[in-house]
Amino acid sequence: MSELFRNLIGGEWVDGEAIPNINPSDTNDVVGEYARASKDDAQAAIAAAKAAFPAWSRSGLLERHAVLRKTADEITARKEELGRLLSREEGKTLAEGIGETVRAAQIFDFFAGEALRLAGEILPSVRPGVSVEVTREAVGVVGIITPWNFPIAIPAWKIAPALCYGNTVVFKPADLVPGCSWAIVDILHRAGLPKGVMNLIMGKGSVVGQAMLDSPDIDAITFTGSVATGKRVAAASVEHMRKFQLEMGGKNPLVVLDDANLDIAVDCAVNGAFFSTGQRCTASSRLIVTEGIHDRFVEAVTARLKGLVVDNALKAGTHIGPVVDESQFGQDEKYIAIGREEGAKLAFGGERLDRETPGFYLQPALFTEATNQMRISREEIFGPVASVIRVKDYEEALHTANDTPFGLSSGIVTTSLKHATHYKRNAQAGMVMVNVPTAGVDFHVPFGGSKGSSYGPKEQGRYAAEFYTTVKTAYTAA
Ligand SMILES: NC(=O)C1=CN([C@@H]2O[C@H](COP(=O)(O)OP(=O)(O)OC[C@H]3O[C@@H](n4cnc5c(N)ncnc54)[C@H](OP(=O)(O)O)[C@@H]3O)[C@@H](O)[C@H]2O)C=CC1
Ligand SMILES: O=C(O)CCC(=O)C(=O)O
Repeated sequence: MSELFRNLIGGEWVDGEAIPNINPSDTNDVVGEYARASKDDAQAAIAAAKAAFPAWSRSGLLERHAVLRKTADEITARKEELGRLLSREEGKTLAEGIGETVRAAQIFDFFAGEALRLAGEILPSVRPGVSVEVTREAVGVVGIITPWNFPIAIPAWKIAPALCYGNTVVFKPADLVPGCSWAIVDILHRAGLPKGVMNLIMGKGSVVGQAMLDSPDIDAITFTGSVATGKRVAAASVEHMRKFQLEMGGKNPLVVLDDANLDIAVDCAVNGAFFSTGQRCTASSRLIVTEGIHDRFVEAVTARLKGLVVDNALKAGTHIGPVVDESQFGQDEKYIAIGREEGAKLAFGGERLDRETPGFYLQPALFTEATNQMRISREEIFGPVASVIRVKDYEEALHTANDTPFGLSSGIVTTSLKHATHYKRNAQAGMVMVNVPTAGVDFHVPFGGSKGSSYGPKEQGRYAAEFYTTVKTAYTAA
């Protein structure tokens, strides 16, 4: 019998119903059997995290630093193996899997450093003889709920700051991709975290995720995933008067102006829209192109797409791996059909592909003649599907880019300093990209959106402290 990867509750590995983790590049390949946690397990994990909080929140900074540092070092040392596991369970290419693993290590490394840089402020009071101290304290038990599309980086950028600032954690990864989450929790556990500080409950959102939302003992929840689930997290958090942070969808525009360098425009569009199989909340799903470059741009993007290899994520030479599962594949196909019905022209792709191994292979789909009012331009598809929207000039491009309920990432390709500067100031998004793809962000600076994409403080970098700590102001009369 194969090894069962178990849940970690109060420092003990706990059994559960064995669920196979299936490789989307080869559905005959079982990555491993993972124990599915129950509602009772979720409650036990929350209780363990609550019991561990007083000691961990007062733990020495060197202890926190050492655990985060060791975790970064082990992830780095095992980057090929973990990157392979990531690609095998999620379907992004091996290069992308290893790249994401390195990013996870960099995040742990960054927060290992932050643990030694915790600081407060001492200010004079307006009252003579009184001084004021402003300090940050851990929030308490942090619930972490993650999606399937970044199986190691998103858990890393939530777990590392949570532990760094002295919180204890109950972590529920997406049911589809438990492998990398199990691996990093195992590393953290062996790195010396006290019992109950880090708890892993793999399982269904509707069971263990819901148990987390319903618990009065979780003090803060950080969530990345769909808008629908994000709204549930928000409603439940308001009910319990707890802190929450949401990272949800995007319908990210990439504007291409007449004066753009065509090669850069094509690189940004193809990378941003189709790499990682388009399964990124930062993906450029709307390519907004001015008239003078439109036809050359469409021709060049189509030519580039023809040369891309869609195949098994682990195979050398693959540019685009499979869609994550049958259900997501169905969603992509549904939107391709909707785009055609709405009158957009499918200029390339959109076909299911057969490969040597049975998997969910989709030829990247490029629509042209799309309008910004079509459903394919307004709703998140979350697959390798992008639409080209033709516009007259920069002003119409900016207006179209901002005409969306979302506001995560917004890009422009231009050689005009005037337009680049104007766009940075006027794009309604949390992240603006000039001559770089809308997707693929640094690990040490704030990440997050505006409008319907995000709620609460930004993630990553030093700004993460806003969510994972609470500020205390103390007055002392001498
Ligand atoms: N912004 C982003 O990065 C992402 C956006 N999406 C969007 O969402 C769509 C659907 O993907 P999906 O994975 O189903 O997204 P979900 O929002 O359902 O999943 C995200 C996380 O929330 C959990 N969850 C689900 N229901 C609940 C609940 N009632 N209470 C607490 N947690 C819950 C999931 O658990 P589990 O999966 O284990 O059931 C998963 O861990 C995609 O097609 C895409 O459009 C998806 C992933 C990432
Ligand atoms: O583009 C990136 O690097 C991050 C994207 C992301 O976090 C997401 O898709 O959920």
